[in-house]
Amino acid sequence: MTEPTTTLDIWNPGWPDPFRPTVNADTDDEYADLVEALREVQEAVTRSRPTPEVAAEVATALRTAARRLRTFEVDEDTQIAGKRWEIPGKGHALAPALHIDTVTDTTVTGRVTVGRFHSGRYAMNGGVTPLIFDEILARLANSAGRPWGRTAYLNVNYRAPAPLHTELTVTAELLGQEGRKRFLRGALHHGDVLVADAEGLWVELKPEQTLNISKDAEGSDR
Ligand SMILES: CCCCC/C=C\C/C=C\C/C=C\C/C=C\CCCC(=O)SCCNC(=O)CCNC(=O)[C@H](O)C(C)(C)COP(=O)(O)OP(=O)(O)OC[C@H]1O[C@@H](n2cnc3c(N)ncnc32)[C@H](O)[C@@H]1OP(=O)(O)O
Repeated sequence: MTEPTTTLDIWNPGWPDPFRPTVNADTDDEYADLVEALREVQEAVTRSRPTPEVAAEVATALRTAARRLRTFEVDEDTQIAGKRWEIPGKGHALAPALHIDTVTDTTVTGRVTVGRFHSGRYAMNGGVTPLIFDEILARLANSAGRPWGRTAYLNVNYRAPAPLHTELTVTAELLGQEGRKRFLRGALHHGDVLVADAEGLWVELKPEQTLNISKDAEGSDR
């Protein structure tokens, strides 16, 4: 097996601030472009109804790409996907590309636009809304020097269908802290229309939980 040509020290046990760049963009811009291409494939596959011949041809091409990438496989602490905090979607093709606009110690605002890949039929799929809230609320919960915490609950209310191909605004607020508990609220708007809101609890990890954070699910990606 070919070793990866680049080793990225982006998994910091002290936890980086999730609104600050953690990776040298010089070495990783091509990876960001790869993920962007994967998003284009996801959208194109979703939107298409190819002939059997074309479906088979594209499946072969995609499997060839997967085989090529597998020769560069690294462990989860070393992977780039999901850790490119500074780029929308964090370098992870499933997550909707969230653009962060403003950040304070207790608030965040951002924008997100989803396409048909994330559609539940002419509107955003109900499973995607929590992905968006989890991303923005978790990042806020774990920023501004706060020790790392995990989501204990995330309650989402769906107030109106969220349109596709339309910019939505996302806001997040840290409501307060009680000991290890951090209470947060999020809202998703289309213009003046409240599309969804959420309340979540993040619980600060105990030292032994922090030590095991990247290892306690060992083997779960297999
Ligand atoms: C699909 C797209 C993905 C895109 C992104 C992809 C990749 C990202 C990749 C990399 C990201 C990079 C870095 C991120 C790294 C790590 C972040 C990981 C964070 C997560 O990915 S997170 C995932 C979902 N999350 C969990 O996997 C949590 C499972 N769970 C637990 O780990 C425990 O459950 C825990 C720790 C939450 C609490 O456990 P514990 O033992 O420490 O807490 P304890 O019992 O002491 O409770 C203390 C006080 O919290 C209250 N409390 C607790 N739970 C409550 C509840 N549910 N409701 C109401 N109150 C609750 C108690 O009542 C008590 O309150 P009081 O003190 O007042 O009595």
